[in-house]
Amino acid sequence: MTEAIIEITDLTKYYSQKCAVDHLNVTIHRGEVFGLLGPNGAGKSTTILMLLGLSEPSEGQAIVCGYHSTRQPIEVKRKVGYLPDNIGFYEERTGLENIVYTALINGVPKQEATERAERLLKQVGLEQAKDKKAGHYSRGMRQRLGLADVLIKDPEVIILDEPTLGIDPQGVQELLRIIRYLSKEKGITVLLSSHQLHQVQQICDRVGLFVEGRLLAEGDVQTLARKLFPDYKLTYYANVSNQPSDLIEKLQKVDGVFSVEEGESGQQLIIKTEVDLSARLAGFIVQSGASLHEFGLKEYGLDDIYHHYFEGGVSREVS
Ligand SMILES: Nc1ncnc2c1ncn2[C@@H]1O[C@H](COP(=O)(O)OP(=O)(O)OP(=O)(O)O)[C@@H](O)[C@H]1O
Repeated sequence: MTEAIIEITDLTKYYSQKCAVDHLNVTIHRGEVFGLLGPNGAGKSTTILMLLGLSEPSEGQAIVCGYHSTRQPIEVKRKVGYLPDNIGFYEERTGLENIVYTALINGVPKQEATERAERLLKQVGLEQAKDKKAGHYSRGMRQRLGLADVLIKDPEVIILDEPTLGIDPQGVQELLRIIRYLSKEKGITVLLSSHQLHQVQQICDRVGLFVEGRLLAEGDVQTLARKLFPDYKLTYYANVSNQPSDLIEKLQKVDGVFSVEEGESGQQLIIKTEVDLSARLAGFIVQSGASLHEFGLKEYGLDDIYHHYFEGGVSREVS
């Protein structure tokens, strides 16, 4: 196991009677991308503020890069780069000028500041736009400029609050690629909060599902899926058309089939089985006279996991 970089123990925050974060326990390791997921008001921002030493816990503690976030907030700030969901820049200054300015106020000598800023802007894909005013940047470009702004301080940890919000799909892919690169190639630990489950799933090594101040489950997506959907071993999807009306009924009678459901579109069948029946099921569907357009094994993703937890507003605990 790699080195623990963020160690959160029984972290708790009350606002008057309201418990915003309830005995949170998580350890995040060097170079890991950890996604903090949860609905509005779950306590994500409060947790981030406590990690940064900007809000005092009611109970418990957070150790970041070996420093106690409440007692040693300045040391923590030196190690952590924080990118809020809407970062402010000097709009009339160019991207490069903004980053050089951040470098200078962090004590980097002028010559080095410019060199490092240029290098970072290249790394985040803003080389062509570095001389453009920040006020003219798109939201995706601003987020990448924000990353450069955070990286100029050479942090060990980056905390990102909803980094992909409001960015077009191509911009999202670019940003995620950079975040992944920073974690895997540079060994930077990344903690990000997000609602964009599909995106988060692409880059997070582990996720924590957070609701009403409590961490309901954490782990990598596959492990969580196995914990949540343990009743059957395999789930297939079959995209069909022109199927006979009794196809579902007949499939349900096939030996080893656990259940058959119709997907939302009515064009997809979801078939759960106890053993590998792929060839048999595909053959059965074709022989029934239905047109089979696609057949495969369904991988459960973060969206499924999230829905499982939050559908109907009921949250469940997983051991
Ligand atoms: N300064 C404050 N004073 C009182 N209550 C607060 C304060 N900040 C947050 N809260 C409450 O604490 C709870 C957690 O809020 P928090 O902002 O941490 O959630 P969040 O998961 O970040 O939500 P969002 O995704 O909407 O930002 C909410 O019920 C919120 O109303």
